[in-house]
Amino acid sequence: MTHRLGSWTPPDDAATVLALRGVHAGYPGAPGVLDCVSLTIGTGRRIAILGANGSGKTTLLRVLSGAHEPAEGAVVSGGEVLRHTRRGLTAHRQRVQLVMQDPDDQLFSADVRSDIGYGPTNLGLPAAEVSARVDEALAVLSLEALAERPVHRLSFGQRKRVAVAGALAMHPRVLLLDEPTAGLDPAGVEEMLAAVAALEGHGTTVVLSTHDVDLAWRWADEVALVVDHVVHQGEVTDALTDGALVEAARLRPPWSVQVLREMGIEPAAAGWPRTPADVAVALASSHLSQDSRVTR
Ligand SMILES: Nc1ncnc2c1ncn2[C@@H]1O[C@H](COP(=O)(O)OP(=O)(O)OP(=O)(O)O)[C@@H](O)[C@H]1O
Repeated sequence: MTHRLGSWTPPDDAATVLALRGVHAGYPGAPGVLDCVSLTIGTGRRIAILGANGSGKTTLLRVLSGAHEPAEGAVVSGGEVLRHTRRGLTAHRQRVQLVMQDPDDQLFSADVRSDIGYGPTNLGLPAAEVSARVDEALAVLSLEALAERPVHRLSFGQRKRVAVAGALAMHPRVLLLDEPTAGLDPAGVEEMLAAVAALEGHGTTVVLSTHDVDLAWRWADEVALVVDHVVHQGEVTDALTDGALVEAARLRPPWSVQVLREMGIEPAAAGWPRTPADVAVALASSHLSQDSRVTR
């Protein structure tokens, strides 16, 4: 099942870049991970997939990418139902790329440059085009200095950036990132978000999964919460301020929402502050209005 939260309405077909319709998916021994799930990804919308460990986030991303064929239901890509044939999947992977949580599931070439160029080379693109795409991906992910390094001699965070660069070099319409910030230090998280913003500048729609509600709060337009085999899709402000739903998802409200509520301020009335600076402004203006009531 899919529940729409608040006033969220799905985009129309022309604005939908990728969608799931009535998807049932699971595994032998865990058949009902996703139960009649629909999800609509609007072009250019930032969507964060949130849920507890084992709730089905990776399964959802794998279904969207074509890597996991649902038992029932459809993946709709560019207005057409995906066929899980060799031809259908090859076409789909040119539009939709999945970057897995563990970069070691994805990287296998000898060095960074050849790993990033692997996908475009497999597409049969001319060598000059492959080289241009690799250079662009190296620049977007700030990996130029590591281009000739063996992949196995990189740190975890660097390997994660190489995995994203490889997906970027495919010039996808949609990039699916499974826990892109997990295991990164704070500066690494900021670099990853800057790279994501650069991808969006190239017209790529980004969907990411995370446990980090504060990251989702400040980054996402929409949230898809996976709870008890069901997806709840809505604007991030509706989804992450719904206490019962957030608790059912085994999450907690974003830090800024908790602080404002502790101070007796409703986030909506404060303009939905997303960053520490926004929260500071909201608190300061609340103090000012209290002071003016006292002095009157
Ligand atoms: N290959 C598999 N075979 C059998 N069961 C699986 C397989 N992969 C996942 N599962 C089960 O499917 C369910 C959903 O797993 P999934 O990896 O999609 O969750 P998740 O939300 O991404 O978890 P996490 O936050 O821990 O990464 C879990 O109960 C898991 O045990």
